[in-house]
Amino acid sequence: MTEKRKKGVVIRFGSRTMVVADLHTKKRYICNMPGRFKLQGIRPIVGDIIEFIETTESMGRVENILPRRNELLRPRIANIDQIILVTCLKEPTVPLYIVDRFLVLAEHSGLPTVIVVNKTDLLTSRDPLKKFYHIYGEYYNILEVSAKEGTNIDLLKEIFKGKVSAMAGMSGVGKSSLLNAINPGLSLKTSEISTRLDRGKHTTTYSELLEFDFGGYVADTPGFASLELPYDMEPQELQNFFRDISAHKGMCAFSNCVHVEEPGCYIKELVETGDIPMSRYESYLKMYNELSERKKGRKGGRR
Ligand SMILES: Nc1nc2c(ncn2[C@@H]2O[C@H](COP(=O)(O)OP(=O)(O)OP(=O)(O)O)[C@@H](O)[C@H]2O)c(=O)[nH]1
Ligand SMILES: [Zn+2]
Repeated sequence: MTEKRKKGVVIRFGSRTMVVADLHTKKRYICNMPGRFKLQGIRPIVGDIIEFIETTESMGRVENILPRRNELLRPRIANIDQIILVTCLKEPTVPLYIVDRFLVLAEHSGLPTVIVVNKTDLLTSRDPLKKFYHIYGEYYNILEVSAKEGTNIDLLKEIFKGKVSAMAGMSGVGKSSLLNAINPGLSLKTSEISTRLDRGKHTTTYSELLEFDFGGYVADTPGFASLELPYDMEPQELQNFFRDISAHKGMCAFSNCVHVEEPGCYIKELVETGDIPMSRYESYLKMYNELSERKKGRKGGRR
């Protein structure tokens, strides 16, 4: 027997099979999973790295699922390298509160995040961009682009290259337009595979990884679509997901300060001096209150 194990990444699921791309050759295989995995409750997800054995020219059998480095929920994807948060300062003017909420979720996922400001062609002056850099530039990498005019699309390509990314951002900010600008025809290629795999059966709701011609993958569905704060997030830990607040950990008079109404709060001082932007602090308070209310509601419910 010359069966040799190959390593691949799970690209998408069919009704009973999955499409796996060989890590080295990028060749695609339709893989089956032995029943014993199901019996053990082992279920691979998109992004999983698996070991498989080639059974025919285009088919394979899953032998092993490697441990996940991380796992993103909604959409459920394993082994993501980075989050690309797309936003706009015009058409739509994405509220800063929404940007902050996406950032909290990105921080909670523990993944590196790049902020991409799209539709810069619509701006008549640099003022809104300057304001944006002032708020986020110290703690995040920001790339200003225009899918329409092709501005900095080469730089965006470099960011995606060779990595597994999830895009996030409000509807209409141009996520699909940007993907098509860096890799024309990206979405077309996938529908081809979908029809071949599903053969008219019920379409799955799993997301899928799209492969760039220049190397790398991106999830086809936006991350954090519901914008819901994680179920297990406690009000007092929210500050850990604001880089500009957690950077000053331990500076308040009380070590357990949540920066709301405690005396000797260093964070509130920084807000007053403008070192922490007011919009960021307001977002923090709003989410803090939401988490507190949620907690109260849960306690009440248990009585
Ligand atoms: N002026 C301008 N318009 C753009 C740009 N990028 C995208 N658009 C337009 O913005 C609209 C929304 O773009 P999409 O790419 O569909 O946005 P999306 O983020 O994928 O939206 P959802 O699929 O709803 O999440 C479309 O009409 C695009 O033509 C840009 O750089 N400049
Ligand atoms: Zn404080």
